[in-house]
Amino acid sequence: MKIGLGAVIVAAGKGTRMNTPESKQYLLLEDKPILVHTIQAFERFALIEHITVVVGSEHIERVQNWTSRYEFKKQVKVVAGGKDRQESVYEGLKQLPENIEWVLIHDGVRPFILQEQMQACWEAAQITGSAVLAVPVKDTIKTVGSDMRIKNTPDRQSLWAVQTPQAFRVSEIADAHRRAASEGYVGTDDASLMERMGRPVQVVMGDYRNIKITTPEDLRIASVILEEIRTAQS
Ligand SMILES: Nc1ccn([C@@H]2O[C@H](COP(=O)(O)OP(=O)(O)OP(=O)(O)O)[C@@H](O)[C@H]2O)c(=O)n1
Ligand SMILES: C[C@](O)(CO)[C@H](O)COP(=O)(O)O
Repeated sequence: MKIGLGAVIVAAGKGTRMNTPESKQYLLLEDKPILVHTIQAFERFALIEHITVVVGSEHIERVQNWTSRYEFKKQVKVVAGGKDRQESVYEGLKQLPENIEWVLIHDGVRPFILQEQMQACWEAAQITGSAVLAVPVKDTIKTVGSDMRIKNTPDRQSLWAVQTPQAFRVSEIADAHRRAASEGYVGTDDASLMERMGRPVQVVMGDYRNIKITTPEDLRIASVILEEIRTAQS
C-alpha cells in the first residue's frame, strides 16, 4: 500500500557536547556508526517509502556510499544541512519527493527507535494532523534564573520530555518552517513550530530507551540498550 510516507533524519550536527574528534553520529556502536543504526530502523519500517538523510556537506559522499555498503533497500537521499537543527530539518523537507505527503522527522542520534513506536506516532498523526513521541519526566523540574535561584516548580503531572520521531503533513510542517525562518524564530523541535501556528499536536507515549545520544555517558548507556533490544529480538 502506497501512502506517501517519508522520513527526514537530521544528522548535520557537530556533537559539541560529546566532545569527540569525530561527530557523534559517526561513532561506532558495536559494529556500525550510530547513524547507520538509525537509518536501518527506518529501512525496516514498512510504511516508509523514502528516506532523506541530512548531513554536513563534507560527509555527503561518505553517507551516500552506505547504500551499497549496508545494502539499503529503500531510496536514501543524502543532502546538506544548515547551521542549526531547525535549518537542517527545513533543508530535508525541501528535498522530499513530490509524492511524499507525510513525514516522520527524526534525530540521527536516536538509534533505538522501535517499529511499534513509529507506527503509534504515525497513527496518531493521521487523526490529529501532527504527533510526537514523549515520556513523562521522572525528575522534579525547576525554572531557574540567571542568578541560580529557583523561580518556580511547574506541576510535574503536565511535564513530558519530547522525543522524535515527530510526524506531520509535509505541506503543513514545511509552511511552519517557512514562517519560523522568516520571523526569526528558532525552536528546539519541530512540534514547537506547529504549536506557534496554533495547530494541535498529539503526544504519544514514547519509550525511555529512545535516548538522544548527546554526552559521553550516553554512549555507555547506548551499549546496554542495544544489547537489551537485540536480546529481546533474538
Ligand atoms: N546544524 C545541525 C544541528 C543538529 N542537527 C541534528 O539534530 C539532532 C539533535 O541535535 P543534537 O543532539 O543537539 O546534536 P548536535 O547539534 O550535533 O550536538 P551538540 O548540540 O552537542 O553540538 C542530531 O541528530 C544532530 O545531528 C542537524 O542536523 N543540524
Ligand atoms: C528534537 C529533540 O530531539 C526533542 O527532544 C531535541 O529538542 C533536539 O535537541 P537539541 O539538543 O536541542 O538539538
